[in-house]
This record gives sequence, structure tokens and C-alpha cells, in this order.
Amino acid sequence: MNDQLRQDALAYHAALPRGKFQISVTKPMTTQRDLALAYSPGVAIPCEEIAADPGQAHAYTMRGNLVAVITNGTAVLGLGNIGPLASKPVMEGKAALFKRFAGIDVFDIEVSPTEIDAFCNVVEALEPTFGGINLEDIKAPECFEIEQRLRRRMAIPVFHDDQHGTAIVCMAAVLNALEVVGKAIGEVRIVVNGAGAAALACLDLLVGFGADKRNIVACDRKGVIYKGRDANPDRYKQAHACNTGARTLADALKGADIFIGLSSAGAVTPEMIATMAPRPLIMAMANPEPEIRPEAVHAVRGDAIVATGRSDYPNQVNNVLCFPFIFRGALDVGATEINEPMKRACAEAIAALAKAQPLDCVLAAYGASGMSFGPDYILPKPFDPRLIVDVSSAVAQAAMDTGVATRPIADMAAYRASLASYGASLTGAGG
Ligand SMILES: NC(=O)C1=CN([C@@H]2O[C@H](COP(=O)(O)OP(=O)(O)OC[C@H]3O[C@@H](n4cnc5c(N)ncnc54)[C@H](OP(=O)(O)O)[C@@H]3O)[C@@H](O)[C@H]2O)C=CC1
Ligand SMILES: CC(=O)C(=O)O
Ligand SMILES: [Mg+2]
Repeated sequence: MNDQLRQDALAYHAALPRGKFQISVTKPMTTQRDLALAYSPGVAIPCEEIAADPGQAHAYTMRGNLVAVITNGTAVLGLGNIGPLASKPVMEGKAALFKRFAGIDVFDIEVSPTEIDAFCNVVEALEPTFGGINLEDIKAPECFEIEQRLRRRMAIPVFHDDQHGTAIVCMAAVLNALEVVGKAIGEVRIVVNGAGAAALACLDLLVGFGADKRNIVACDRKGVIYKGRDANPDRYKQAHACNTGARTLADALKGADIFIGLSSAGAVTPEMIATMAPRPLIMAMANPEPEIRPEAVHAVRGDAIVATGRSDYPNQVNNVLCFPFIFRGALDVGATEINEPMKRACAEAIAALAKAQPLDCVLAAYGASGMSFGPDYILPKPFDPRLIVDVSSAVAQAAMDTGVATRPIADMAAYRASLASYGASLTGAGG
């Protein structure tokens, strides 16, 4: 990372008040009467209401709009197992993005247990506090068991962002990029580098959207994951093992249409990219440094569509396009979970928005004079205030359609209008 970015990033985070968000009071608290309502004796009354009917917690507390971003720091971005304390800037960042883009309050919670039972016990014990749980930067394979177990045991949405947020945005990008190059999802050859939380979830969603398993090769640090490779295979990786003679990433990429990188910096070379099929899609999504930089791809492939996880290049494929908005929709209907149809609706709504005319506020945020659907614009920008309207309402609708909404929305048009004015106020945009 260059020195200027390093200095700027440290100054940004150290500016007072330190970190990236703070907690504020939402009710009047200036008079004796205010104190009597907010605290003793008045506070006892909503307590009694909630004790009599737990569903009232939503009406009298911040719980229904409060998400926990929880990590144990075992797979922080592409920095690896740097521990919970060092992960805090990332978790504060996620909290800030939840608030900035969807008005959702977050407590970031960094905890030390890495063992599955101990970590799950901590998270489960937090259910009374939160309306939703966003698991973050927990390494594979533990993250799979952790999420499955918590989903079974908790009656609020539990969502591992690195798995599903990433997969949803990746899917939206793939759908649009294939439309740009005129290829069909069922026919493209896909190579995924990385076989962790993000990569395996992307594979599952790609198959759910019609990708042919026979056309997919996954690689980890040892190379291609082929059937029979490991004497004691990891069962999550094994589910994606393929029948192929390819043994290395370089072998696998020959003639491939799509490269999905969810591994680590510099894992793919220009020479490998040069061997891919015409009009390839390169999604180098490792953070903060991608598997390959866009300029290195363009030097060898003028016909490639290139995306990264970063904010400073075109085509940012990053879960920030998903997690604020999927939780907004889920919280607003009191969803008990985030299920497959909700994820699908989310991916489709994100993809569709890339085809709408860009708004001036978005162009201004990027210092751009224009953006139009095509090789350098396959996804909407996170600052697009229409994301909260289209994505969150689609997710809410899918939750209602699948019977997981405990507070269904009666008037969807009014809900969309409220999201629109909320989005406009949060982004300072006119709409
Ligand atoms: N753009 C986005 O929105 C997102 C990007 N990411 C990025 O994806 C990466 C992985 O994150 P996550 O899945 O959470 O982490 P995990 O720790 O769960 O998985 C990492 C995987 O990457 C593999 N890997 C690492 N280096 C290489 C390499 N040089 N060649 C092949 N495979 C490699 C590991 O292989 P092995 O199993 O052999 O150890 C492992 O399978 C990170 O860089 C992260 O920043 C993650 C989420 C969202
Ligand atoms: C973006 C993100 O969640 C990650 O890189 O881990
Ligand atoms: Mg992450």
C-alpha cells in the first residue's frame, strides 16, 4: 500500500472522535420530566409491557433496528487471522456503512473465542439485544458450522456477510457481465481461486442461478480441488471437488470465461489471464489488494471486464452493495431469517439497478460525468439512494412471500416511498 494512502488512512481513523461512528441519544433529555420518562420511574412501564409480550420490544426499544456485527478476527479481509482487536477498524467500518446506507444501528462486537462452541455460545446469548446478527470475517471452515448452528438456534436473521453478502453481489455482477458479453450462465467455464467462506458461497449461488457444476473448478493454496486429491478432505471443499486433469490455477484458467478471486493478493498472473477465453470476466475480489490489478489485466487483455473489491476502480464487487439493504428489508418485516429467495431477490434487484440512469449525486460522489451499463459499469454504486428502495423492498417482499415475516408490510407502495425519502435524506440526494 502506498505511503500517501497509509498516512491518509491513519489520519482519517485517528481524527476526533476516534474511529468511525458514535452513539447518540434519540429522545429529549433536558428536564426532570424527561428523566422521569426515560429512566426511573417511567422506564419501568415499557419493561412491564415487554415482559408481558416480548413482541413489544420492537415498539419500545431500538432492538428492531439494531444489528450486531460480530467477529473473532480469524479471517479479516485478506489480512488473515489478525485477531479480534486488530479487526475493530473493519467492524466499525461495517457499522458505519450499515448506518450510512440503510439507517441501521450497529454495535460492533469483537470477541476472542475461536472455537465453534464457545463462539456460538457468546452470539446466542446476545439474542435479547439485537434484531439481527451479521457475522463477519470468521474463517472457513468454522464459519459454516457457526452460521448453520446459530441459524438453527436463533429466531432473528443470522447472516455471514463474507459468505452470502459477497455471493449475492458476485452473482449480480456475473449476471450483468454475461449480458454485456452475450454469454449464457449455463455454458460458461468458471474458475474460483479460494475455497473459503466467500468463495464456496459464491459457487453455491452461481449453481443456484444456473451455472453448470461440470464447468466449475475451485482452487485453494494447494491448487485445483479435484476428486480424490485429499486423503482427509474438508467436507465443504469436497462438495466442490471436480473431475479434471487440471492441477494448477494456471491449468484451470486456460479457456475459462470467468475468474473469481476470493483468495489473496497477487494470486493470479497476467500470463494466466492471457490464456482465458475471449471477453473474459475477471473478478479479483481479495481485499485490500486484489489477486491482480485491473491495469495488469488490461495490459494483456483489452477485451476483459475487470472488477475488484476496492472503491478506487470501476466495477466494485463488494458486499457493501448487499448487507445494509438486505438487513433493512429483513428488519422492516421482522424476518426470522434471511432465506434463499430473499438472497435471490437481493441479487436480482442489485443487478437491475445497474441498468437505470445514474443519478447526479452518484456521479458527483465519483467525480464522473457519466456512467452507463457496460464493461466498466456492471453494478450500481453503493451511494445510489435507489438501492435501499429497490433492494430492501424486494427482500421484504420475498420474506413475506416465503412466510418468514412476523410483521408483514400491508402497503408496499407506502413502504417504498418511506425508503425513498429515507435514502434521500441519508445520502443528501434528491432521489
Ligand atoms: N470483495 C468482497 O466483497 C469480499 C472479499 N473477500 C476477500 O476474499 C478473501 C477470502 O476471504 P474469506 O473467504 O472470508 O477467507 P477464508 O479464510 O474463509 O478463505 C480464504 C481462502 O483463500 C484461499 N487462499 C488464500 N490464498 C490463496 C492463494 N494464493 N491461492 C489459492 N487460494 C488461496 C485459502 O486456501 P486454503 O483453504 O488452502 O487455506 C482459503 O480457501 C479475502 O481477501 C477477503 O478480503 C471476502 C469477502 C467479501
Ligand atoms: C469486504 C469484506 O467483507 C472482506 O473483504 O472481508
Ligand atoms: Mg468481510
